Amino acid sequence: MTRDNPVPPEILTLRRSIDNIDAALVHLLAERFTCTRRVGQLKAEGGLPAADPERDRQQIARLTQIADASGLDPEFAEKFREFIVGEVIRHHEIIAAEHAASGDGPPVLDTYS
Ligand SMILES: C=C(O[C@@H]1C=C(C(=O)O)C=C[C@H]1O)C(=O)O
Repeated sequence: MTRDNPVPPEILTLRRSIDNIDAALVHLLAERFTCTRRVGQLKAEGGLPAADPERDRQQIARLTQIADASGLDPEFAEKFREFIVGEVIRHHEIIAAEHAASGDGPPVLDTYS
């Protein structure tokens, strides 16, 4: 803003709340990725695929209702979920590759032995 157009005080007040909300979102995402990384490790140990479409369908239905009820655009909510889950799947694929390379993975069915 310029000297002739100072930032209105209410914007400054709102920005303090926005900063708090952004910090909470970062903390929540960090906690969420800690949980999903552990899911990835358990999936790798159990030979389960990274993606779980049925779980995705359940989450989409649940979060669409929550978005509707809370005044958040459901289409935005789904784009946000897809963005996060896409990163989770990327983590899971890395974890699975590292697990396979470590030799600790479940025995690979060798159809030629
Ligand atoms: C975390 C999991 O793996 C994937 C990621 C999900 C998520 O981030 O919510 C949900 C389902 C899976 O596509 C899971 O299967 O629970």
